Amino acid sequence: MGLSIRGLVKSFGKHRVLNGIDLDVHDGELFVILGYSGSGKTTLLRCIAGLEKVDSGKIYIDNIDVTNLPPGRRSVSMLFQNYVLYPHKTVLENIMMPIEGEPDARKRAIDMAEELGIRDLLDRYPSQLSGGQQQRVALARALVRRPRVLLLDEPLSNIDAPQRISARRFIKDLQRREKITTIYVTHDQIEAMAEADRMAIMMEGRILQVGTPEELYYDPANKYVAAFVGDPPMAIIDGSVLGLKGTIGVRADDVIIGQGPYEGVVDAVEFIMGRYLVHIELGDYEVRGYSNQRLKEGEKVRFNILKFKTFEE
Ligand SMILES: Nc1ncnc2c1ncn2[C@@H]1O[C@H](COP(=O)(O)OP(=O)(O)OP(=O)(O)O)[C@@H](O)[C@H]1O
Repeated sequence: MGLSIRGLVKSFGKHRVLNGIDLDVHDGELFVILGYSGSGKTTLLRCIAGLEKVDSGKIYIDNIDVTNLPPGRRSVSMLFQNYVLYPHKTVLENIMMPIEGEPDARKRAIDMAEELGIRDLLDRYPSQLSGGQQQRVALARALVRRPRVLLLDEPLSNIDAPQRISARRFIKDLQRREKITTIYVTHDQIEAMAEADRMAIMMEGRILQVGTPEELYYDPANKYVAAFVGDPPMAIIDGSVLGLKGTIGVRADDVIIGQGPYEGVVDAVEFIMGRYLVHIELGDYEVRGYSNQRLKEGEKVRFNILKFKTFEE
């Protein structure tokens, strides 16, 4: 049950955008795909929704092969990155659009609005709503058909930073309540980690690792995931600069600055939320660690590394 993807390949002309994607999203799960811009996230969602024809591979929803079904027969709803509400229609009319003409359309739309806490906005027009309210209307419209799978493409991109935390919570709570299998795409890792039951890292049309946010953060499968996950991500260095073997990944939180067996030069210092992130130069590499004091750029500093991860080449 849920969603399964096997060997999905999609090219635009000569440009292969999806390079053989295998993915299993469990029934009722909130699954996040995190990747840089251009990694193919939106294209993957569009393939699942049936808006792009795949070159090869299969897509199954609840064990049914939907690869060649038209969008309307897949029970998938997609909330686009720049979702558009119809400006000349009221909130109620916007929500009703996907079920126009169906039995009880009005009642179903009102029930959905009730569930999303926007019942008192039904007679307003989109221009009379805040960004967060517009997002809820778009979500109501996406859910009013009660799809099996909900696809969210950067759903917070239209929302101002101060409202993001509550909007994030809102989506997670709604998803939990509805237990709807959801794929949520973002390039923002704080958002990804906050929302995900499990998540995948996508790069250049490939899935590099799937796991819980904790697994990806503490145990990245390779140096590419390690160099991407975390803010800042692990510093990836050739261990020999510290007398260690192999390629190693070091998290800033695991570096103690001021004492220890290693020495480097302070390359840069950034004030970040109450402490200083110190970039320590080690020849061609750098490690990063936190300090309570503003160290001087160019000064030598001793440090220790409490733990690190070794990667195969
Ligand atoms: N219809 C199209 N025709 C040609 N190339 C396309 C088309 N749609 C997407 N691409 C290309 O495919 C690649 C992946 O795009 P996609 O939008 O899937 O990435 P993304 O990870 O969602 O990025 P973003 O976060 O910027 O939306 C990009 O290089 C893009 O230019």
